Amino acid sequence: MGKIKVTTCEIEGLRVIEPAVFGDERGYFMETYNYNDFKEAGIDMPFVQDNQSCSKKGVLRGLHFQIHYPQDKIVRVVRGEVYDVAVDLRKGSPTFGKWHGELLSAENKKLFFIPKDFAHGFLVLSEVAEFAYKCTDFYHPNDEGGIIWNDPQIGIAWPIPEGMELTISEKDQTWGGLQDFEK
Ligand SMILES: Cc1cn([C@H]2C[C@H](O)[C@@H](COP(=O)(O)OP(=O)(O)O[C@H]3O[C@@H](C)C(=O)[C@@H](O)[C@H]3O)O2)c(=O)[nH]c1=O
Repeated sequence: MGKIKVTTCEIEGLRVIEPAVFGDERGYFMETYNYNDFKEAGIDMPFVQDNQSCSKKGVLRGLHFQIHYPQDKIVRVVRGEVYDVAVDLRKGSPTFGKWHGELLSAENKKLFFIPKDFAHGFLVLSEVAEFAYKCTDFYHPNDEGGIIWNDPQIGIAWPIPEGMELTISEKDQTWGGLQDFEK
C-alpha cells in the first residue's frame, strides 16, 4: 500500500522502516506491522511472539541472539528513546562482526528490522524507555547466546553521555567477545 518508507543499511538485510503517521485532532494513527507492506520490503516471515520491556535511563540490554532458534526481530520504541544496535554474526557474511546503530524513539516512530543471526542490544537514553518487538521464533531460555556489549573487536560507539551510570544485568556482563564466538 506504500504506507511505509524503507531504508536499507550498509549491512545487507537490515532495514529501517518509517510507517505513515496519520495525525488529527485526536492524536495519531499508524500501522506498526502490515504483512503485505513488510513483504514488499523483503520481510516475509511469520512472527510468532511479541515482547515488551521497560527500562530506566542507562540500562543496556544485550547483545543477545538465540543459537539454534534464531529470531528475526522488528523492534521499536513506544516511550522514550534508545540507541539500538545490531551486530552481524552471519557465518560467511562479508560484514561479519560489523555493527549498525540506530536511534529509535517514540517520537521518530522508526521500526528496525534485524534478521536472524545478528546479535541485538540497546542503550536507554531517556528517563524511561518502553521497547516493543516482534520475533519469528519463540524464546528458548537454554538457547541464549550473547556477546559482551563493549567488545573492543566490534567497537560499538555507544553514545554514552558523560556521567551516565550503566545498568547491565549480571548475565550481560559475562558474555565473551567475538573471538570466543568464532571458536
Ligand atoms: C527475552 C525473554 C525473556 N523472558 C524472561 C526471562 C527472564 O526471567 C526475564 C528477563 O529476561 P532477559 O534478561 O533475557 O531480558 P532482556 O535482556 O530484555 O532480553 C532481550 O534483550 C534484547 C536486547 C533482545 O534482543 C531480546 O531478544 C531479548 O534477548 O524475562 C521471557 O519469558 N521471554 C522472552 O522472550
